[in-house]
Amino acid sequence: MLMNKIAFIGAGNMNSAIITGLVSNGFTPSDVMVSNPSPEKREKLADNYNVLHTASNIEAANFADTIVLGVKPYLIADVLKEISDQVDVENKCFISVAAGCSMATMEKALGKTCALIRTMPNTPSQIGLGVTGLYASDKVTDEQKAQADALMSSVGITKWLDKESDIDNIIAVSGSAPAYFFLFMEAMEHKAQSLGFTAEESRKLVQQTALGAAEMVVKNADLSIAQLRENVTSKGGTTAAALNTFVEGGIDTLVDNAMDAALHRAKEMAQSNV
Ligand SMILES: NC(=O)C1=CN([C@@H]2O[C@H](COP(=O)(O)OP(=O)(O)OC[C@H]3O[C@@H](n4cnc5c(N)ncnc54)[C@H](O)[C@@H]3O)[C@@H](O)[C@H]2O)C=CC1
Ligand SMILES: O=C(O)[C@@H]1CCC=N1
Repeated sequence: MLMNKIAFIGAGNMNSAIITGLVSNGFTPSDVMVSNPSPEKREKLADNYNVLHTASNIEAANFADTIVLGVKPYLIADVLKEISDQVDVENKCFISVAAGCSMATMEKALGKTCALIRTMPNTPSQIGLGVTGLYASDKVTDEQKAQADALMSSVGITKWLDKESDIDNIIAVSGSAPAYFFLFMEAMEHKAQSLGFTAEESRKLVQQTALGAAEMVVKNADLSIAQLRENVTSKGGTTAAALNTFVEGGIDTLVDNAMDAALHRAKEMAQSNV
């Protein structure tokens, strides 16, 4: 891999998912430092993956060439101000994973023109099946772009975006989307239990069905998803009865509205994080 040293600011869900994927994929753990104010989560990462850890964002930022910002969006500006005061930020590349915190807000907080990349990963990065959208500022060099791509490619697939606003679109399409599937699977799990399956059986039946369906989409690239659906659906049969219920319940509109809500919320957050 092209990268030298990487700092992860914040040891929460998203950064932990990326660290897990990165180290599992062979990246040298002693080249990774994670900072978090409270010790529990960073100690767990250190115990599990042998990465370095610290309570100090400054120590982590000074350690690395690439700094991944994985704190809540409203904290990004504070963290950047803190780092900017004590670190040679013009020689670093910052990669934010935050939803709803614009490049302009980050630049203002740094007070200098720095190499900034906004990304939108998702939690399946933890098992190497992530999707990450990336958008780079003008200051980012081709080498830094290649490094960011190598980082996020080590945990899944990447998609470079031409416009910053596409980051909001990709939040709706993939960043938030694992939760849409989890919600659907939860509803199925509950129903399976009400039909008499144990909790364990229900989970197993639902997870294997979801896995099988996703794998069929992946393995049948020549077939549309609609075709795969039709292949399950015998005319007048059980699947048709179930699907009609979804259609009558307005599933298309519901999904459309849900994804618009994610998009709208990302824009709203960006306004409040100015
Ligand atoms: N969870 C997800 O599926 C995704 C999250 N994101 C983005 O990732 C970012 C983090 O989200 P999560 O990991 O879900 O949140 P989280 O709450 O799990 O993690 C945030 C971590 O930052 C730490 N922290 C708080 N203040 C800090 C400071 N001043 N310096 C260093 N660390 C500090 C917290 O202790 C916590 O461990 C957010 O900006 C979110 O928009 C992006 C894509 C997907
Ligand atoms: O819910 C959120 O705001 C973050 C961004 C995408 C997934 N989780």
